[in-house]
Amino acid sequence: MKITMIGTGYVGLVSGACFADVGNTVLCLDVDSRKIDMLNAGEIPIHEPGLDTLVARNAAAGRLLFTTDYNRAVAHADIIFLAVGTPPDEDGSADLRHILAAARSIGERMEKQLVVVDKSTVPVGTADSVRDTIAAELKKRGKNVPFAVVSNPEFLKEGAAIEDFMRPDRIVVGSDDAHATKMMRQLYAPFGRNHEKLIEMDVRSAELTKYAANAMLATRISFMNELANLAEVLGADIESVRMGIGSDPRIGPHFLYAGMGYGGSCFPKDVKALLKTSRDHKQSLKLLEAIENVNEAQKNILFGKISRHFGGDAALRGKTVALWGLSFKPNTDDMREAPSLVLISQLLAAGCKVRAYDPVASNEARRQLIGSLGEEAFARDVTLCDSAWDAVEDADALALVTEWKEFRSPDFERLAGALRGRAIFDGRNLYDPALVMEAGLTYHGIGRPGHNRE
Ligand SMILES: NC(=O)c1ccc[n+]([C@@H]2O[C@H](COP(=O)([O-])OP(=O)(O)OC[C@H]3O[C@@H](n4cnc5c(N)ncnc54)[C@H](O)[C@@H]3O)[C@@H](O)[C@H]2O)c1
Ligand SMILES: O=c1ccn([C@@H]2O[C@H](COP(=O)(O)OP(=O)(O)O[C@H]3O[C@H](CO)[C@@H](O)[C@H](O)[C@H]3O)[C@@H](O)[C@H]2O)c(=O)[nH]1
Repeated sequence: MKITMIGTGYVGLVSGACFADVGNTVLCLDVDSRKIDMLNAGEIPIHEPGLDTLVARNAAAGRLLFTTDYNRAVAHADIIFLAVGTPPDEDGSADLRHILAAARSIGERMEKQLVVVDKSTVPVGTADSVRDTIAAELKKRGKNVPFAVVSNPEFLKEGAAIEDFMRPDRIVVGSDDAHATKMMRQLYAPFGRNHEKLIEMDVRSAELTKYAANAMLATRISFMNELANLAEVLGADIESVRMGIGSDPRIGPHFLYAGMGYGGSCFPKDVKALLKTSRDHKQSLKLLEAIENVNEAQKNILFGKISRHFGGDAALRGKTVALWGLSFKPNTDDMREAPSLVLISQLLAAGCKVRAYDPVASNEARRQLIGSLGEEAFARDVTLCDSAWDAVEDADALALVTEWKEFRSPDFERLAGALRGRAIFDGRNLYDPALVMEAGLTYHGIGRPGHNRE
């Protein structure tokens, strides 16, 4: 099939490359010419494991193409995917500016029958707005071209995006058009060869399914974070509790990890957007409100522990804290809503210096931190280091923020020698407290008391 992917970010580029890999001809369009220039020069604008080889293979075969030219992109396709960003607006609602701009760009140009597929995460009712927007443009041009708008939300996780796309748990297709549904079934057939994964439903249910999935996952995380804080005062260990409950198949082991609160480009914004939708329809979601509040509080948890360890905020002035990990999760350079940004701003406000190391996110972190702090404060207070050991040089304490593989098994004796304050703050419960303490360090985890009595 001939596919156009509008928006060539984390979702658009991965989806486009995967569709090309099974034999489709995919033209990826973005309004960001820097991204398209990079891709045309064989460079990948984001870090996603395996994406470079996948893109290179399909670009070389002529199945994966990149453009900024909407005329070419609309003329190319039988199916056009919308994979543009839907960032949060000031009131928490999903900002549909990019979606509707893309819909207008299609309506301004389409000459032949098309299926328009919304892959971006959008509030219920957006497919109707996309349909109306395209129809209005066609009307302006005096054209009568048949088209359908389908909802096909994406469930991939960053850092495992290709695997998730190639071997999906499910493919949700919301459609009220038989021709469009048939094309979607054909397009996705290679991704569900062993058993049927496509779940067909109406458009509104598909749009809501995406928010429901993210809200449920966010619920599990906030539940565990809140329980971790209780475990800590009760003298229980949340890691034992996690294993104890996760082995029940009705609960399952995934998404039960206590930590520094969920971040990233999806959970925070999608929870906010669903809450806004519920408020707009006077159907409040009290549970989800609590989930968001718990998450906001959890982002402060590590700073609170660091402050208490050193004797209060005032005692932090002049201290240096090393951070291992900056990205919101491992295997990505994505810094959107990363808990590291909250911790850094709290440490700097208390008069600390920060030395941070991340295997891939340093450039993106530098860009964001300069944006929020300004060049001068960034240069004065933050050092982005070339290695994990460089970061702990001259530091008083270490905060483990992102559970990258290379941080899993450090030499704790060496850390004990390097850290003046001899303390590790483990924001991901990555370490065995006994091993850390054997090396003469104080261990502070999330919901792991007994190991962190000062
Ligand atoms: N990142 C994820 O893991 C993930 C997973 C599932 C769903 N989603 C959803 O998918 C959507 C895209 O997310 P993302 O992380 O890929 O975003 P992104 O910011 O990485 O990419 C979006 C791209 O769209 C481009 N764009 C904006 N307006 C455009 C226009 N009018 N025409 C063409 N291109 C335009 C931007 O330049 C950008 O490159 C969002 O709705 C998000 O919630 C994201
Ligand atoms: O047990 C857990 C699991 C995750 N997290 C945190 O939750 C956030 C999100 O993690 P994850 O879900 O792995 O990453 P995303 O790439 O944001 O993927 C989520 O958001 C995407 C965008 O909507 C969806 O497509 C995916 O299905 C959904 O998992 C991160 O800050 C994690 O550290 C925890 O704190 N504890």
